[in-house]
Amino acid sequence: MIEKSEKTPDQAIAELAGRIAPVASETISLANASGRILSQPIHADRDSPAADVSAMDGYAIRLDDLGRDEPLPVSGEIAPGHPTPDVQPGHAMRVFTGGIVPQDYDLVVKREETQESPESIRLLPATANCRKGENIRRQGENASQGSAILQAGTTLHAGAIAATANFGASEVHVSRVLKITILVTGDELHDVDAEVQPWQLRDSNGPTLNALLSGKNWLHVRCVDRVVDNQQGLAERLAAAIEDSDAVILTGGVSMGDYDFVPDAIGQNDGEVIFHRLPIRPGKPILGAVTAAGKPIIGLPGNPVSAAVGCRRFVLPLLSRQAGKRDWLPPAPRVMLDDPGTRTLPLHWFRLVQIDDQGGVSLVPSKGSGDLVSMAASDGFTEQPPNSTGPGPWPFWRWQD
Ligand SMILES: Nc1nc2c(c(=O)[nH]1)N[C@H]1C(S)=C(S)[C@@H](COP(=O)(O)OP(=O)(O)OC[C@H]3O[C@@H](n4cnc5c(N)ncnc54)[C@H](O)[C@@H]3O)O[C@H]1N2
Ligand code: MOO
Repeated sequence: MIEKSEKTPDQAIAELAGRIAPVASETISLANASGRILSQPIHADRDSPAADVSAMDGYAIRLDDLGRDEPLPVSGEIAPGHPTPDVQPGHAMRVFTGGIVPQDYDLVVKREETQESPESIRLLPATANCRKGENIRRQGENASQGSAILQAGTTLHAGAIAATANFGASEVHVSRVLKITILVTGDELHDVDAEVQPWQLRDSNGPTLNALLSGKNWLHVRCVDRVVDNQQGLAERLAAAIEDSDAVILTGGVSMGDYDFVPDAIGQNDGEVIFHRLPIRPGKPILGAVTAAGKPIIGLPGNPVSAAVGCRRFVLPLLSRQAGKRDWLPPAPRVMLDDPGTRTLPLHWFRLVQIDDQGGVSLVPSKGSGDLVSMAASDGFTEQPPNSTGPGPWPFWRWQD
């Protein structure tokens, strides 16, 4: 009998992560780069802003003209997208948000704090507290030319895309999209639309894992296949999956039963087992392996809650790491449980919880790792270390961010 490893979840993840080969990179258009992971940093090609610019629609003036009662003549305007006209001493200049403020001016007053005439303005009392530099965004205050804006490993979210576009990177170097195969094993499994007998089951793990891995542009689930409990058939299907994918995720067949063929199928494919059985509940029989080429193969237990927890807690960070993400295992936010009870376990304990609209976190009553009805009512799970009690704070893993 194989003894369970005493590795913590993080130790098991780190050990397997250290054996995984990151995918290669490719160059793509920024227009197609949303959600992809940078493999090279982005640098500022010029200062941001590129010049002193106005933060408001208004008038550029000199400090000496503040507090002046008589009208201030306006010599011209700085229209967006046009170079600045010549500056005239003793005059204000109309300026629009984002327009360049020439060096001769000290500040910008908002137009609603002036009384405007076609050729001149009067400063209203609201401008009395204005200071030098008021409403001017200084050249380079966001970043100076040549500085690093985004590090390799950053996911190109909307904010990162904004900076990348601003600094002229119309093409970006990103990690190639990870190709994943999901294999669900078990003779009992049938399609979701099947008429099932009491000894049969509709496959829910395939759709669950597919959902947990969906919405990520750096990852593509190329197929979710069912495989029957047959040693040779499973080994062959796994060989093909390893061949045409970067990672293979299996569910079921990883425990002690006579029909649990996953460990042997991984062995037949020269997979090296890094961990098998961890001191966790649910999901204890989880198996993490790696091929000689550095592709992960993760065998998740078949019970629906075990498969989902294992995917969220183990598979997602490992795939993030393989895809080149910098923060591939960010610490989970911590939450306090409303009513934790007094029970303890000598295991790392993942407990289904729901969050109410006040932010309160409560345990979802559950019959165990087969109870997918309780999982349906949960927002994620907390994680508490062996023999711990109390409300926390415990790390909280939300099903989907
Ligand atoms: N003698 C022992 N028996 C078991 C142990 C043990 O330590 N000693 N561990 C138990 C634990 S804990 C778990 S978890 C399960 C995991 O076993 P397997 O990974 O081998 O999973 P299966 O036996 O194939 O399936 C378990 C359960 O889940 C249902 N299942 C499987 N696949 C799906 C799917 N795609 N969709 C929905 N439901 C699925 C399956 O029908 C079973 O009911 O082992 C315990 N046994
Ligand atoms: O560890 Mo199993 O996942 O409890 O049923």
